[in-house]
Formats: sequence, C-alpha cells, structure tokens
Amino acid sequence: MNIRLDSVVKTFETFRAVHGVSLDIQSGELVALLGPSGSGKTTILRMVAGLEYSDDGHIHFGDEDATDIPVRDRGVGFVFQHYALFPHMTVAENIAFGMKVSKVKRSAQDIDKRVDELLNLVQLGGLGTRFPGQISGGQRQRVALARALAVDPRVLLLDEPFGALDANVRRDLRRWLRSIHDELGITTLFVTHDQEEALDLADRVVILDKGRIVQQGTPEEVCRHPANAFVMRFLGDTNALNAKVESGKATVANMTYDAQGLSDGPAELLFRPTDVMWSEDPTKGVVATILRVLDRPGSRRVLAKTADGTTIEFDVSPDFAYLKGTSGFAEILRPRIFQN
Ligand SMILES: Nc1ncnc2c1ncn2[C@@H]1O[C@H](COP(=O)(O)OP(=O)(O)OP(=O)(O)O)[C@@H](O)[C@H]1O
Repeated sequence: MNIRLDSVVKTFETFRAVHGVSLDIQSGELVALLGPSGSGKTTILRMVAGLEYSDDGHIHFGDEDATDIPVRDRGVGFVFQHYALFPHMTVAENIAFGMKVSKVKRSAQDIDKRVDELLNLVQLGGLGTRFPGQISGGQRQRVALARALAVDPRVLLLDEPFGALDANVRRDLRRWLRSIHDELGITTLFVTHDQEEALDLADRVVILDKGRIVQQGTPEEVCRHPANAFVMRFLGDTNALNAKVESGKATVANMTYDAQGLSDGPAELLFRPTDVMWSEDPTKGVVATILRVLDRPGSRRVLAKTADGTTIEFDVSPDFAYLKGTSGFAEILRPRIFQN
C-alpha cells in the first residue's frame, strides 16, 4: 500500500505545526520521520492514522483519498511509546484483542494459532500467559508490535516505540524491527528524534524542521550530502568555522576551499570530528593549537583552538602523540560550505 501526502497543512489554533508537507511512501518502504522536538513528526503520523485531520492538502492510501476512509477501516497498525498494553490481560490476550473485536470474524482456534505465530515472530514464544507487569519494557514493546500486526495492517505507524528503553535494548530492537520489516514488507512510517535510530532502520529518512521537510533521501544521501547547515548539524557532531567567499573560493584563516556556486560574502565551513587529520604542513590545514586530548576506548578526541579563537574537536587514532600546547594544522577532509 503506498501512501501519498500532498501539501498537508495542520494548524492548532494560531500555531501552524505542519506547513504544506508532501511525501510519497512506496509500498513496502520503511520511512523514518526524523526531526527535533516540536518539528511536527507526531502530528504528521496522527494525520496518516486518521486521528487528526489536516486543514488543507490531501492524504492518499493507494488511489483512495484517506479523508473518506474511517480510522478503523484504514488498516493501520500503531505502536506508540506510551501505548500501554492492557495490564489485566495476559500477553496472549493483548495480542488477540484486536482480532476479537475486528469486523473480520475468526474462530477461537484461528485466533490462538495466529497469537502463537505472532509470539514466535516477536521472539516471545512461551510468554503468552504472562501479564505485562511480568515482562521487561523491551518485551512489552515487542508485544505491542505483535498486537499491531495481529489485524494484518496495510500500514504500520510507529511513534518513538523504543523511546523509553535504554540504549542497548533500543539498538537490539531496531535491528530486530528491521528484520521483521524485511520479512513482512509492510509499508511503515516510523517517527524518531534519534538520528542513529533513523539511519539504522530506514530505507529513506525524511528530515523535518519547524513543520517543513528540509531533506529526504537514503541514509547515505542525507549523511554524505546534507542539504543545508541544519541537516548537517542535526545528524551529528559538527565543527563550524567562519569563512569568507570571494569568486568561488572560501577563505578560512590560512586556507582556501572550493566554493563554486556560492555568492560572495560570509559563509560557514562545517565538518565532522572524524574528518580531520593533524598535520605539520602549513599548506594542508587550518592553523590550530591543541587545548586538550581526551581518551575514548578506540580513539582520542582532540580539542584545539583556531587563530580566531574558535574551538574545534576532532577524533584521531589512540596513538596520536601530540601534547597540549602544540601548534599544527587541521586538515579538513570533507569540508562543507553553507550560506544562509
Ligand atoms: N493538540 C495540540 N494543540 C496545540 N498544539 C499542538 C497540539 N499537538 C501538537 N501541537 C504543537 O505542534 C507542534 C508539533 O508537535 P508534534 O508533536 O507533531 O512534534 P514532534 O516533532 O512529534 O515532537 P516530539 O518529538 O517532541 O514528540 C509542537 O509545537 C506542539 O506543541
């Protein structure tokens, strides 16, 4: 089932939370909506679910205008961070619930069989008789997914489903969710503010800022070719140096960089901490003095000050031997120059 959002707008009283968002989700695709808090992710998801109406624009499920499809007929399965399981029902009863109340009637035997299949799918075989209070948070979210899948949804909507869990459990669950998605191929829209989660999981990442899509692409595209400074900063640790563009060249201290296509004037040169090599050759990089060297399990993080007083941070191998106070040149491997 493909989903198409066409210039969708949502305003809460006077505040516009979603500004004309257009997005095509292909059948079987796993798309992550990624953005900072308040960027409109949940509002978009709720409009796709039919829990919220758009003020303008259209949402299509396949060839049908979703506005005409009541929520319970949309064939949507949800998993929300706080979409609690029924505490007084066992895990198996929770999973069976949707099937029991569905318009599609199934025999008790069919339901039991389907519950067993789903328990095995989410790797909780044997835990069907436990109550939600007797399993871990990660297991509860797996039950929530099994419950969402029980009614054979055409679309799966997940809103920060692993948000309340600790980092290691989250990492395991996202790998697991990806393999379930590969097995079932259900069109999935996943909301997260966690960059790594979106990049790990999704076929396509849609980055939102203040209710607008600022970039969409594969994880590789958004990482390697950020559309602007916001995307670059939002996706991970970023250093910024002031630059001046003149005739297609950006000057930063003693260095010039290619800036074809940019207009003359101020700009920012952005780069990742992993994209720096320390050099003793003044033609190679921006002059800097080491302030501190911090140790990490597999690397060293260097804090250095450039000539105009900006602090930059970069990662080097554990055998980096330069000491605090040493001056040298920070060679920037993948400089990106942006203008407002
Ligand atoms: N029912 C509502 N009434 C008024 N304002 C709302 C309502 N729901 C959301 N908003 C506002 O709309 C904006 C977008 O909210 P939304 O929940 O979609 O953001 P989000 O990107 O999902 O954020 P988070 O990651 O914090 O959940 C926010 O500024 C929020 O305060």
